Amino acid sequence: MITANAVRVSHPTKVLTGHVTLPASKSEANRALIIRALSGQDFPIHNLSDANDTQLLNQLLSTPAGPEVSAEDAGTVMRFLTAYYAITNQQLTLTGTARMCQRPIGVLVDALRTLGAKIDYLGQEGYPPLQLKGFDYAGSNQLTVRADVSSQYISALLMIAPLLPQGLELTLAGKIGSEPYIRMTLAQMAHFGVQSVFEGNKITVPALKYEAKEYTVESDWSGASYWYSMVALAQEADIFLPALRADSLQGDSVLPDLMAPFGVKTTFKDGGVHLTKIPVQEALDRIDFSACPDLAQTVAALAAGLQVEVEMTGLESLRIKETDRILAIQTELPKLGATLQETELGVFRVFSGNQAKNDVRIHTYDDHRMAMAFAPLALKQEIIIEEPSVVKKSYPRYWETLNAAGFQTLPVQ
Ligand SMILES: O=C(O)C1=C[C@@H](OP(=O)(O)O)[C@@H](O)[C@H](O)C1
Ligand SMILES: C=C(OP(=O)(O)O)C(=O)O
Repeated sequence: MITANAVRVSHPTKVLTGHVTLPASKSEANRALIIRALSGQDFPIHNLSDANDTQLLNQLLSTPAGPEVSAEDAGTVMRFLTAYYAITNQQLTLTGTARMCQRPIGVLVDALRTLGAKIDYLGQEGYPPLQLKGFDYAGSNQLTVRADVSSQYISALLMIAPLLPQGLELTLAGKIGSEPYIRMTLAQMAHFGVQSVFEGNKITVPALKYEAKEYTVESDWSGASYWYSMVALAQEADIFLPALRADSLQGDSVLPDLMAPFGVKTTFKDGGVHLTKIPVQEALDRIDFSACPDLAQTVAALAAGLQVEVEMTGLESLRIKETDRILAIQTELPKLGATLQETELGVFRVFSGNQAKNDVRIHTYDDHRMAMAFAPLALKQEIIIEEPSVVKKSYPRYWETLNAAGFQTLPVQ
């Protein structure tokens, strides 16, 4: 783990080969952990992620809670625990980092209150910290929630739904964002014996007990995106990423299709993916990130590195993540001679300059994905990444794996 203020990243040969071990998916791991806790039984979860978001949730669920619990900067931990502590009738304060207290949670709190949870806001209405004061079932099994803010509210509600006396009929209102994450939740619930029906905008979850069953977490496709970017930017590349499946539960497994126009060929073989280089397509299609928001920074930085233009939509949820990611990209891309501009409402375009700038120093805004998305540009030019330890949220061994692939990472002030 690099603890320096900043790291100077370069790659002397620009040739990438070898096997790369990815972290396990924190999304899958955190669902398995919540479901195990709700099942009241013990069963092994294999390949549990070493990501801080997962280690934190595991630790919080394996010790008695309270009186104050911090979800730190982990969105899933904050949202899943709000529902978990509510349904298990625990009385405590749930908080997080300063940024977490700016990330909205009102949609989830309103829904839980309708079901019977007693929750107060300790700061600003609609935001953490929360005071959880117990649960008194209100008797209704029908609920409508907005689906266009964060899918994590919906996943949180779905996972507790089988414990409600009559299950839950959840109607999703508005445009459904991050839908693959909702489907991942339902698929994992089904693995543990709770089969739901998702038709149109309505999800019906039966009242049932979760079954104890082993679970193996797949490697993290979001983490794989940085290797796709590196392959696209390298002069030569042949990289193997083990333990990734074509039939993944993760929405970010769209990468093989999404990255082909950027010059990366994916071959599923040997239980993982082999990445090799193909020509970059001249005209790139508009990309909609509403189902895969965590890939947006990777693609924006990559387009700047390849000096291609790309149109990006479905970025709405980026404003309420670890940082305002649209603003962060807009602030950092000009350091590379590129810009991200909103050309019409909700449509963003990366305009790429053709001149490499010297002394590029990327600020990372307490956001792991800013560090991981911009570091691959070291294959084009030396680049300084600030606060490199932010990667611990989802990919603690990121820098180690870069070093193993021939990158040099020198601590700097
Ligand atoms: O449910 C999950 O595991 C996640 C859902 C997504 O968030 P939103 O639903 O807020 O877009 C994603 O960005 C996040 O990294 C993980
Ligand atoms: C948005 C993310 O995480 P979360 O919302 O769970 O904090 C992420 O990992 O990119």
